[in-house]
Amino acid sequence: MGSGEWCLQKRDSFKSETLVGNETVPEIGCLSIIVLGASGDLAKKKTFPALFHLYCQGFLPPIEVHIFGYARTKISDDELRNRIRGYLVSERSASPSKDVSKFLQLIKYVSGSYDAAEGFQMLDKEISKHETSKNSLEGSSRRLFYLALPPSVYPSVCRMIRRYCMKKSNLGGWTRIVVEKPFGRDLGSAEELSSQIGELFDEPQIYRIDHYLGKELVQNLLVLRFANRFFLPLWNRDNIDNVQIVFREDFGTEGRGGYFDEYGIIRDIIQNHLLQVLCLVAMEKPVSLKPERIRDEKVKVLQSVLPIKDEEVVLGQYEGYRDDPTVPDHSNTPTFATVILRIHNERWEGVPFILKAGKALNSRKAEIRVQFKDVPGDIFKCKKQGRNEFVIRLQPSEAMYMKLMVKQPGLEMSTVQSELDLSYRQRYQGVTIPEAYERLILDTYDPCPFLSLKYYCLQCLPLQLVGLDKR
Ligand SMILES: NC(=O)C1=CN([C@@H]2O[C@H](COP(=O)(O)OP(=O)(O)OC[C@H]3O[C@@H](n4cnc5c(N)ncnc54)[C@H](OP(=O)(O)O)[C@@H]3O)[C@@H](O)[C@H]2O)C=CC1
Ligand SMILES: O=C1O[C@H](COP(=O)(O)O)[C@@H](O)[C@H](O)[C@H]1O
Repeated sequence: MGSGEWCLQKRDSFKSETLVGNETVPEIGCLSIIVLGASGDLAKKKTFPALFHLYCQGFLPPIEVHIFGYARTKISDDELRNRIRGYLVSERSASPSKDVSKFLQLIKYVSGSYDAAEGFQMLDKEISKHETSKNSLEGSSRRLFYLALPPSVYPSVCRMIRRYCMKKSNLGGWTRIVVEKPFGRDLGSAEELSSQIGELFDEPQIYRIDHYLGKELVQNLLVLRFANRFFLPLWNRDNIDNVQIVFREDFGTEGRGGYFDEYGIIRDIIQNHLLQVLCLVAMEKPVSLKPERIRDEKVKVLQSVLPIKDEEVVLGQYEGYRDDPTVPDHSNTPTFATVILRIHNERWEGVPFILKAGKALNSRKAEIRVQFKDVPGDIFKCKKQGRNEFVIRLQPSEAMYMKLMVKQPGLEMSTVQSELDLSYRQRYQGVTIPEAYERLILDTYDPCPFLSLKYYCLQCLPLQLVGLDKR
C-alpha cells in the first residue's frame, strides 16, 4: 500500500464449526434471524440497518438466510418493511435501491404477545417453513433470537423460545439468544434475570451485548493504551488530573417513554455504555485478549470504585419530557446525570472520573476527555491557555486529538495551544467504518477467527458495585 492510502481490513465470511459432544461439526444449515420487538426504536434504527449492512457485504447470503420480525403490534410484512425502509442506507451498496428491495423481501413479520404460546407457535411454524424451503437438514438449522425489547419481558420471551422454538441441533445447528442492556434494574434483578435465563439456555448460547463495545474508537482503546509506549508511563494519577466520559444526545425519548421512563438515563446509558468505557480507560493490562481476562480486569476496576457521594451527583430532566404521551404526567425520571466516580487504587487514587449523560441536549456527541495536570515550574506562564488534553471522540466523526502547547510561529517566544489531530474521515478517506451493531451481530453467528468469541458480549456490570442502583 502506498503512503497516504488506507483501507479497512475486510473480514471474510467463513463457515463456522460447532462442537457437538467431542466432535466439531461444520455449520451448514440455514440461518434464521428473529428480531423480537421488531416494531420498536432499536429494531428500526440499529438492528435492521446493521443486518442490511451485513447483507450488502455478503455476510447474509439470501440462499441461506431469512429474517423474522416479531412484536405485539398488528402490522403486515409490508407495513414493517415500510417502517424500516427509510433507515436502510449503505455506502457499501453499488445499487442501493435494488439492494434495499431485495433485503426487505427477506423479512417476514409475525405478530404475537411475549408470554403466550400462540404467537411463538406461529413464529416456529414460519421459521420451520423457511428452513424446509431451504432444504436445511433437521439438526442443522441455526436460529438467532435477538431481543430488541425491554428487559422486563426477557424471562417470559426466553421461556417461550425454549418451549416452542427450539430444534434439534445434532448436525451443527444451534439456537442463540441476544439480550440488550440494561440487564435488570439493580444487582438483585440482574442476578435474578441471569438465573432465569441460565435455567433455560447454556452460557455459550447467551449473548449479552453492549453496543458501545462495538464502536470503532472504543475497540481502539485497548490498542491505544497497551500498544503505545508513550501512553504507558503517563496513564496514572501522577500525570492525569481528571477523566471525562460524556454522552450527549440532541433528541428526547420520541415515543420510547414507555421503556425509558422505567429506567432513566443512569440505567439507559451510564451503568452500561459509560461504565464499559470507563473500565477500558482505567483497567490494567489484561494477560490476553480472551474475553474472560478482559472481564477480570474490568471487575477489578469496578470493585475499586468508592461509594458515590450525593454531592457528586447532579440529576435533571429536560423541559418537555413529560409532554411525550408515552411518559407518565408526574414522572421524575432523570434524563440527564453527572456522576463522579473515584477509583481507589494505586493508579487512580485522587483522579475524578466524571461521567455525564443527557438526552435532548443541544448537540450529539460521545467522547472521552483525558485532562493532564499542569506542567510544574511553568517558565512560559501558559497555564491560562489550557492544559494538555487527549480526546477520543467516539461519535460523530470519529477522531483522536491531543491538545498541546507549541511555540507561536514567528519571531517571538510565545506559546499557543494547538492540536495533533487524527480525524478518521480525513486520515482514512474512502473507508467506511462499520456500525457497532454490524460487528456485534456478525460475531453472534459468524465469530471472528482473530478474536475470541463473545469479545464484545461481556457480562453486565452490576449497578450495585458502584452504588448507582439507588437512583
Ligand atoms: N433504541 C436504541 O437506540 C437502543 C436501545 N437499546 C436497548 O434495546 C431495548 C429495546 O429498546 P427500544 O427498541 O428503544 O425500546 P422500545 O420502547 O421501542 O420497545 C421495543 C418494542 O418492545 C415492545 N414494548 C415496549 N414496551 C414494552 C413493555 N413495557 N412491555 C412489553 N413490550 C414492550 C414494543 O413492541 P410491541 O408493543 O409491538 O410489542 C416496542 O416496539 C432496550 O433494552 C434498550 O435499552 C440498546 C441500544 C440502543
Ligand atoms: O443504548 C442506547 O443507546 C442509544 C444511543 O446509541 P448511539 O450509538 O446512537 O450513541 C440511546 O439513544 C438509547 O436511549 C439507549 O437505549
